[in-house]
Amino acid sequence: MLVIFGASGDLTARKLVPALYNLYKANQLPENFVVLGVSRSNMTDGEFRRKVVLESKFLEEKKKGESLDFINSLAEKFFYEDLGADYNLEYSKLATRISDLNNKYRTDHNYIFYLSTPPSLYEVIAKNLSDQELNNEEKGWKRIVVEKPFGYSLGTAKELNRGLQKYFKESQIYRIDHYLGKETVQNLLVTRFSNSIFEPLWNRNYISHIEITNAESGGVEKRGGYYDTSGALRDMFQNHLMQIVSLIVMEPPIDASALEIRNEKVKALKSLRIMRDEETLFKNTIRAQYLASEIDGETVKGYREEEGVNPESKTETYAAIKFFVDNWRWKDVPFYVRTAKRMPTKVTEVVVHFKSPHHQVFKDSDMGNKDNKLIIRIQPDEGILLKFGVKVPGQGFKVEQTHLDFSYSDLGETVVMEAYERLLLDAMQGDATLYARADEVEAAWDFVDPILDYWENGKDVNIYGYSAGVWGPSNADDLLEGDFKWRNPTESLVDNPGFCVIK
Ligand SMILES: NC(=O)C1=CN([C@@H]2O[C@H](COP(=O)(O)OP(=O)(O)OC[C@H]3O[C@@H](n4cnc5c(N)ncnc54)[C@H](OP(=O)(O)O)[C@@H]3O)[C@@H](O)[C@H]2O)C=CC1
Ligand SMILES: O=C1O[C@H](COP(=O)(O)O)[C@@H](O)[C@H](O)[C@H]1O
Repeated sequence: MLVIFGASGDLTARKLVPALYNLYKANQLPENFVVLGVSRSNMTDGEFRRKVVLESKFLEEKKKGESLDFINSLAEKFFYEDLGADYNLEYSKLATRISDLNNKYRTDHNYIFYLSTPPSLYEVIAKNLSDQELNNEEKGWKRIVVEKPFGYSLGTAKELNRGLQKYFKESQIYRIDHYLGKETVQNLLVTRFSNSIFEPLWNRNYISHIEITNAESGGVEKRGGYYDTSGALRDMFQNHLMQIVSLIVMEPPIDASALEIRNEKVKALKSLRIMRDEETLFKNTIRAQYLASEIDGETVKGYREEEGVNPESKTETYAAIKFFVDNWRWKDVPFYVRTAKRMPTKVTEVVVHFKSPHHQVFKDSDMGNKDNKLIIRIQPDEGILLKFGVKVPGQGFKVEQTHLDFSYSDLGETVVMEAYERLLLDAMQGDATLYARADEVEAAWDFVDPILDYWENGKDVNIYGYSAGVWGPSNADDLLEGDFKWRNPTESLVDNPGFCVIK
């Protein structure tokens, strides 16, 4: 049984129920599977079914061409219970409802509690479940899934971990990071550790630097209130991008078990060089905010004009960080990671830049910025591309770049699961490999916390402006070493006018 707390909310409607719909359609849900939605709103089972399944605008497209019997058969698996005003009451009523559904649908006392509420409620809910012995695994397994943000800082993340661990064992806690559910993120592991051609080169001897770009063309949409208390570093970098970094940095695990993979990821995160003094933080971090702009003839609001955002906000919608990894493999290799909203396009990619050959044989050939690159496209156009030099036909030895590539679209009919489908299925099967462990989350916060502290409390820390629709402030180039430039995954829609400091 899947018990969703916060079942009247946006995430349930937009992500969880569509994922369950797809799993049901693909016959991946157990016969006895049921969902119990829980929140403060007063609703009957029928009203809940109508809201999240039958009349859901998020399922509209998927349901096209589907028989009504099929849709009803899914809706009948959904039930609802309200929990009173502050999620702190009526848990005995909830326990009785869970027990009744368990008896009726023979769910073997196997329960997932999915917390899709504000994080301030996580510990309260865990405690109440424990008071009702709903964490007890004597009969059936009990798992608790928690959504991001996992903490607001290192201190609050630790508090949250300790709070949950008072009532559930670590092995019962599943911290979701939807980037880990993405096929292409998992493929980072497979590309590295199932090929003998990449891993021998995956180190400081052959790699000059690593570049990661996570760009969104959208702004903060309707989440201005939340985003203004968060910013790009907390919203994307601390979790999703640190997960990607850990998969690039980690050593080969002994096997593909949750234990071994997560052990290596923690080690990787712990080896990131933490930046503590203001001079280092000044040189290696850039934050910025999007400004009003015109894109394709349409006026786009600046961040400070967005609903729910403080008109004097200093929250960053762009973050670029340069850092190093202090271990044998990565010594002196710079990592450049940027994430932002209101970029020219939506794209997430990792670029592994290889060093130039140490002796240039073809001296007359202008190799310029043509060193070997491995580009791992996480989204969209998911795939991998390897750039290398070939001889231009004709006299002499002129070298040009060409590439070998793989695109997931080449797989034709093969269905690539959405992140939430994969993660829900893994939680049901008790596989925590793609969920973040407590020490992983804390190690990521260890690295991010001093940057946030510097941005929020440092002396005279600038926040730059960039026009919505460009690749961020031009002074993000100041982070870069040598003649390297940020890779431009597409052409800009508008010219970047440079940057300005926002007061
Ligand atoms: N939406 C998204 O795209 C994403 C969301 N998340 C995370 O998922 C969780 C849920 O997000 P989302 O669905 O967007 O949130 P919503 O604000 O839409 O609501 C979540 C639920 O929590 C309940 N709720 C809201 N405020 C309170 C409160 N003060 N006290 C008690 N209950 C409350 C609401 O129920 P009711 O009012 O009926 O009681 C609602 O069912 C959050 O932790 C969020 O950070 C993570 C990634 C993406
Ligand atoms: O967690 C979040 O992720 C989305 C981006 O997710 P993607 O799968 O579309 O890349 C981001 O828009 C949101 O601000 C953040 O909270």
